[in-house]
Amino acid sequence: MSPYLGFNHLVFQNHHHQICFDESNIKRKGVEKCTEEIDQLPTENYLPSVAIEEALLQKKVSVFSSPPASEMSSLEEPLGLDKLPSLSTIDLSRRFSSKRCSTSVEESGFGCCWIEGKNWGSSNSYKEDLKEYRREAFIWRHHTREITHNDIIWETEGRNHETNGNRSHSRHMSNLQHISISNDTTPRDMTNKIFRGMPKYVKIVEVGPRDGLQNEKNLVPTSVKIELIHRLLSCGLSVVEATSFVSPKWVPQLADAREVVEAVKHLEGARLPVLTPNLKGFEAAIAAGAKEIAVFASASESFSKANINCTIEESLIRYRDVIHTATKLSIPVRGYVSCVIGCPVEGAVSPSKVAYVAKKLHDMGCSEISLGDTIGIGTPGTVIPMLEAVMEVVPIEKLAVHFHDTYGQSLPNILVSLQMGISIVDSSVAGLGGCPYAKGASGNVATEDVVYMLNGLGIKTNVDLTKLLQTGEFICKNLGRPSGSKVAVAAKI
Ligand SMILES: CC(C)(COP(=O)([O-])OP(=O)([O-])OC[C@H]1O[C@@H](n2cnc3c(N)ncnc32)[C@H](O)[C@@H]1OP(=O)([O-])[O-])[C@@H](O)C(=O)NCCC(=O)NCCSC(=O)C[C@@](C)(O)CC(=O)[O-]
Repeated sequence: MSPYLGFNHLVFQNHHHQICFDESNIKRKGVEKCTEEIDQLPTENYLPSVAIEEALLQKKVSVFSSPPASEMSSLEEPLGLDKLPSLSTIDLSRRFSSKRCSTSVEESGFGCCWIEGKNWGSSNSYKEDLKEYRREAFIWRHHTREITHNDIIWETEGRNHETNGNRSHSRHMSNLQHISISNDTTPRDMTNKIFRGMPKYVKIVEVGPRDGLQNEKNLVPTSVKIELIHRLLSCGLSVVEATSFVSPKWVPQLADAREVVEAVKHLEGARLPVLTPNLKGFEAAIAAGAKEIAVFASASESFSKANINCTIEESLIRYRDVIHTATKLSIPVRGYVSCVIGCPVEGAVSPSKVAYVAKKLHDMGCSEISLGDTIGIGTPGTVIPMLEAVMEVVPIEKLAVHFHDTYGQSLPNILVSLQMGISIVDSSVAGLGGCPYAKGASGNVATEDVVYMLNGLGIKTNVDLTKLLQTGEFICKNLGRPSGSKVAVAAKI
């Protein structure tokens, strides 16, 4: 039996609670010694909220074991294109679900690797595991909070109940609350903890006219695109991504980029960036009157080839030229990294690859880096380590998150991003969107839903939700389909 790793913690569990050792604690005690001691303990005893040392001394905890190869974390397996299209495929949803971690100790002896498919105990020694973990893991305490060795994770009492004599499946990481065992356990303290680090203002980057419309089956009239941009700006959105100067053979839906930019370039106070995949696109954008651009690289080699017909390194060379030219003209450049959680071809993408591309774009001079979960498979469990990795190399205030809502995880993903200190969120009115070169990708998170959540959290956006809902209605009417925004649907009822 061996413990499993979650965050920068090692988790132990009995029927009632899970407790968690932080790295320094494990190092001090030695994992083998902990495991040995814990292995001999009775598992049925009630474990009160005590310090880890006390728990060990009281001998009231048991240990999760490692999963067999057949039960490896989703993140260790490639996804494969063939498995993506059907979003109802249960197998696929399980692959990206933390339920994989839920099997009880007695039933199967399974445990799980929660982050990056890391599996403590699977390699030859603890030291090796720790070394490997340190290499891959990025600890967010540098940025947002201090995790002391008094911090533990445990499950809320009563949640982990027994049903008909069977252990409930609720004792996996998603049911855990991260609570300090110090004095701050009152509701108010917990509330403060949840809100700590959240921004007071979030800049929404509306990507509907570009990301939203690039994947439409039918060509949207240029006049509708222009009207959409006008309406979005009148809602109070400060940044509206207008279009892309890409090859019309690749994305025919945006072949009218020049006309769109020429029609909106004089709008007061508006920031209207456009996508440019190369110098040719950049020059066309500037000639049309664009004042801001975005370049888009990928953290996945296969997606890079599918989307822009070159390797990651080739794209970075191209972008270096584009960014260099833009900087000379004082044109701000936003950098996208796509497939930050997974790729439609390669499956899971490691946070270190995302961090690598994000850093390159930042070092080249991008003023903002948007991290795109292009196919929308992320959950907070995968988004957090990805953000940790990127935050190690790019200042947090320059990071934006860009979620597609394929599995309905965008809002929780945005919430954890805010908790980690991100204050720029991309979204698309009415949840329009999807990438033509990412099979299975659905629309972006709806701007209406993001604004609604942020309003509820008391975070300012300067966006008028009523006008936004009307704008969503306008575009949906023109596209002849219902809104992808839950708020828009609810507001109509
Ligand atoms: C990058 C290329 C152009 C390479 O495409 P290529 O075929 O390798 O390019 P090429 O240099 O061999 O040129 C082929 C033809 O395209 C023309 N061309 C070349 N460049 C341009 C240009 N800028 N504008 C207009 N035309 C262009 C060029 O002139 C030539 O025309 P031809 O001689 O055959 O008539 C192509 O692959 C392309 O346009 N790809 C864009 C695909 C795209 O827009 N995908 C969606 C972006 S969404 C995304 O990436 C994700 C994101 C950002 O939303 C974040 C997320 O959701 O995660």
